[in-house]
Amino acid sequence: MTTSFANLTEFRSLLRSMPDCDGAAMEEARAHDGILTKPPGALGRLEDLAIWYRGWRGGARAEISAPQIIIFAGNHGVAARGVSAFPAEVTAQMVANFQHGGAAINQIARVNGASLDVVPLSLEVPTKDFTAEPAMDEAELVDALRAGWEAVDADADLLVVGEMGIANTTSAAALAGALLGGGAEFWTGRGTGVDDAGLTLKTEVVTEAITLHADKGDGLETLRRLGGRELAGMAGAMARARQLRIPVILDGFICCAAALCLARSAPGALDHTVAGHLSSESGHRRLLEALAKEPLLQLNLRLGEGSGAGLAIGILKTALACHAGMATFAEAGVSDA
Ligand SMILES: O=C(O)c1ccc[n+]([C@@H]2O[C@H](COP(=O)([O-])O)[C@@H](O)[C@H]2O)c1
Ligand SMILES: Cc1cc2nc[nH]c2cc1C
Repeated sequence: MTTSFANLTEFRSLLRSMPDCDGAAMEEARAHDGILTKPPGALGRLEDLAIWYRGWRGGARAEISAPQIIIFAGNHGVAARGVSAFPAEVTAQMVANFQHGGAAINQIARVNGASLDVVPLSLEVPTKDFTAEPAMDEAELVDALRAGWEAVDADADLLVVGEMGIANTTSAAALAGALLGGGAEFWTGRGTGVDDAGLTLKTEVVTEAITLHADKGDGLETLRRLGGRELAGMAGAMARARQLRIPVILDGFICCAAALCLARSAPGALDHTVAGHLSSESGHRRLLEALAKEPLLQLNLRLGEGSGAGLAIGILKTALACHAGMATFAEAGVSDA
């Protein structure tokens, strides 16, 4: 199996040759679900999740025992336009906090039995301000995609990708606007909590970015122009997970914008992913609709760092535990319908 790529052409061709889920394994899982001690369908989406997961991991009835969370961090030139409620140095400060165990995601990872890797991406070199020029050159994009690709643990059986990057909701809004249309107002939200004047300024910045970079290429070219290193890292990790047949839980608005770039470069590229939650960032609902993903949780989170997806690990673990561990009607001596 190809384990990496040297340039964007090679990455694009890897995206086009990804494995699909195993239809026979899904059918076997569906049949097993049908004889478990519950009325048919009574476990709702847990049943669909277990069947979908088995389609990616194969036919055995193993549980989820090795979930991995990876947080990618990047800095954005557009932060200098004053689009965030927080200063850019918070990105590196929060990376240190993740490394010392002090962030929300450290607790979410621990409670849900997940490993946590933190991948800071050239924090001392912010991407270019994309209202003036493309955020990254091709080499920078490929380096960040590759960092994501290489961060995935081949032994993981579930992956959460999260991010940290002051100003990255501006990047995500610009990506969504450039790839999906609808205008800056449709996609721009308050991020870390800008006030009304901040929201007006941020919307203007997103308009400038969309005007300069929309309709200039596919999802990956748009990622190069309007993304950031942490978004590219997430995209690279999602692609590697697909190659390894590791199911992925998507996080909030920024994670889904990175996912959108992959989907726009390779149809079906998100088939191995499920939406962990609906963020309270205003554009996230629309972005999930565009991706045709139904979120598992809605807890009014707007934190990022993989938090909503990390919480959803518990739902997937439970779905697989029920699928693997429940008795059948015959085993339990329960009369079926
Ligand atoms: O995941 C989300 O939906 C989400 C929504 C709002 C903010 N964030 C986090 O806040 C940061 C970006 O917010 P901002 O205002 O600096 O663009 C970044 O570190 C994200 O992880 C994340
Ligand atoms: C403190 C803080 C923590 C975060 N975690 C993810 N994004 C963040 C943004 C801020 C500002």
